[in-house]
Amino acid sequence: MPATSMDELVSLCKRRGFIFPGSDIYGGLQGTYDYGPLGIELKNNLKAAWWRAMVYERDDVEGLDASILTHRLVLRHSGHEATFTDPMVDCRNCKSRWRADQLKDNKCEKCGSTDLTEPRPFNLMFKTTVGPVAEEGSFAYLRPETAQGIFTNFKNVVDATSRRLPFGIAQIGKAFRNEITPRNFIFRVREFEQMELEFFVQPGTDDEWHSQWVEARLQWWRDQGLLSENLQAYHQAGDELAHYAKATVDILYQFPHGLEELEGIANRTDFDLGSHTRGQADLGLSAKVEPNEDSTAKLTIPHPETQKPLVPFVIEPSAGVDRGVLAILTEAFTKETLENGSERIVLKLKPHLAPIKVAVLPLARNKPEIVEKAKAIKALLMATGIGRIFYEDTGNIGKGYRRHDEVGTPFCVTVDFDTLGRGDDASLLDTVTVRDRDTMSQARIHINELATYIRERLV
Ligand SMILES: Nc1ncnc2c1ncn2[C@@H]1O[C@H](COP(=O)(O)OP(=O)(O)OP(=O)(O)O)[C@@H](O)[C@H]1O
Repeated sequence: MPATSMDELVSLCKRRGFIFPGSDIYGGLQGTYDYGPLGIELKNNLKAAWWRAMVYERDDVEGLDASILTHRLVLRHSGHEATFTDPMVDCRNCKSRWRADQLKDNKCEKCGSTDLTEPRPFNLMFKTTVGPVAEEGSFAYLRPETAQGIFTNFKNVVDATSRRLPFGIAQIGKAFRNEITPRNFIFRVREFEQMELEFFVQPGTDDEWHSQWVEARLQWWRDQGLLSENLQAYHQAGDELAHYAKATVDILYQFPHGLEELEGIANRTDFDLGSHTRGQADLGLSAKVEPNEDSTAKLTIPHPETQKPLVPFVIEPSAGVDRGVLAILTEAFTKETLENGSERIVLKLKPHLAPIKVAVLPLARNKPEIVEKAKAIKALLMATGIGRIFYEDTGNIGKGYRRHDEVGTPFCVTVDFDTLGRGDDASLLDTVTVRDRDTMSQARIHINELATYIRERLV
């Protein structure tokens, strides 16, 4: 059974070094979290799986890494300056501030008062000063989403790669939003990462591509270990849609705090490229866009049939890395009662996501031959390139197993006297014990077969 309480996850994450509160030793900075030694591995593995599925396994997607600091005009013409807001209310009683659409029963969550101000729009973008002189006009925004960097590089990528429709540009990176009320651990934070794809298509084929991407993204999340019964595709109703979207499907996940958005997949028509292009009037745009006298680039591509310049439609699957990490931890967290009545906590992560792939444990840390052999086995497994191999020489095998269960290490390899040919059974020379995280079963494997044995089971 997955985790049902956020507290259990928060506690495991801190105890074992996955995730810590940001600026912790100075009292914390609300809405920020730091990824620790194991959290960074899990997060990197999740991002690598996304990149593999989006870029390497396809022939129609290119990658990009645009800058976080963004020119004001980009976010003016994207519409963010005017409309990237949440409705904010103040509690007149205790002076706290809330996001109006998240308040249950229109009551202050802190003091219970219903004496609240009228909601007013609060822009979520962070500004920062660029250069040595702080004056009006010398500021830039920290991007609130990675997508705009893709749109502003559309012409660069097309010119550099000669891509034709349909094709996509993928990007993983940080985004910043000054959320009014960050909450629920890493679910809603002020600094987070997104994995976004902008997939450009010929108008008329957009509905079909939209459905295909919804299916592909749901399947990808299942491939990361999320169960179908905890995932839901929610089709936004007409009055919920953003003004630029023709259709949006949210992938919801059953987080410990409720069924909430993990990823959004929107059909954004030609709104984005249409907003950023020069020469809007001649391009037959279907979206209603604000005039743009600032852009220097014509963001078109030849129509696949007529070859006339066309502003393509875009389908955008946009996923949160941090929400992905939280969903995966929720799903993997398992509490088991063993036959002897003791409790075992095990993170049943898919092996490709596990922060540590194999732990190598010498039975005794004060026996040089065993230590040497264990280190050689670590080196042998490292050479296969399967990821992080952890040399664990605390000397207590039982405790080592428990620790690795809790952090999701799929295999523990124990090196003992039998490995050296010094046990009762001489035929065990050069064999090790491989313990499986989920079944706790143990197999005796020859060192020559170890890398293959583990690699076959790490998929
Ligand atoms: N404050 C945040 N903290 C963590 N992840 C976020 C945050 N805001 C957005 N994301 C992630 O980025 C993805 C795409 O962003 P999008 O703008 O569609 O979110 P959103 O619809 O504004 O989210 P919400 O309605 O929950 O505020 C979301 O599905 C989510 O996974």
